[in-house]
Amino acid sequence: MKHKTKPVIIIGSGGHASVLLDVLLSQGIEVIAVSSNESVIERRIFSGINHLRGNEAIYDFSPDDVILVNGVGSMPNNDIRATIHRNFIDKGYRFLTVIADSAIVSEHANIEEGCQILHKAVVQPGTQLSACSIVNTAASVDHDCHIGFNNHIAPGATLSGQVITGDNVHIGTGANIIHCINIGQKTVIGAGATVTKHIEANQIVYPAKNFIQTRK
Ligand SMILES: CC(=O)SCCNC(=O)CCNC(=O)[C@H](O)C(C)(C)COP(=O)(O)OP(=O)(O)OC[C@H]1O[C@@H](n2cnc3c(N)ncnc32)[C@H](O)[C@@H]1OP(=O)(O)O
Repeated sequence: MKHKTKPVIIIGSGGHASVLLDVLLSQGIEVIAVSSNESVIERRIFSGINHLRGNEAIYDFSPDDVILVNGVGSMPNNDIRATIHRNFIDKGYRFLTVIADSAIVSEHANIEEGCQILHKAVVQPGTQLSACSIVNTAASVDHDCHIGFNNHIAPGATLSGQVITGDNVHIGTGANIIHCINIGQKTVIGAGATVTKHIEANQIVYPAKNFIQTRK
């Protein structure tokens, strides 16, 4: 499907940026530059795209003429992605919300600026996804969830209905959260963990070891 938007500058040249670029190119969106302190030649997908060496160079473009995509991935204990979002919003720039064509996003979900919903992800009705959050490949966020600012729902994670998360929460790859659970800000749910109780802020939840009982 073709999408219409201002020309894009993508910030970052790592794996997450490459996935976003792939989505943008498949949607016929014009990407005029990638901004990165690193060399971009390691990833073939960036070849032919103008390389800005660092985010200062973005200021040469007026916020009226371009829209940004935050290609910096989000991992526990790393707030670079959130800082980039806030800095550029403060300077009048806007972030594109990126939704892969294969994602299923309810018209009755509220998706804030700069969210990224990648291939095969699902966002159900009544859900609020706050700015700068990622619903990564094949993750699902069910009905009536409220997801805070700069959350990362990693690949294959499942949030059942009415889950509420604070800001800067990371739900690890393949984790499962049952319905009506609250998760405090900056908490990390480890890959593969199953969460059945509310979790306070600033916690790390590790997956449980197998609970084994002899059959009667
Ligand atoms: C497209 C993308 O790639 S997006 C990226 C998605 N990635 C994620 O979601 C990663 C989420 N992070 C995790 O799950 C992490 O392992 C955390 C945050 C739970 C724990 O990290 P740390 O505290 O640094 O734990 P650390 O790596 O030191 O591991 C300690 C031990 O626990 C084990 N362990 C840690 N996390 C897990 C896990 N999720 N499942 C099973 N075992 C685990 C480690 O193997 C290690 O075991 P060992 O002592 O026998 O070697």
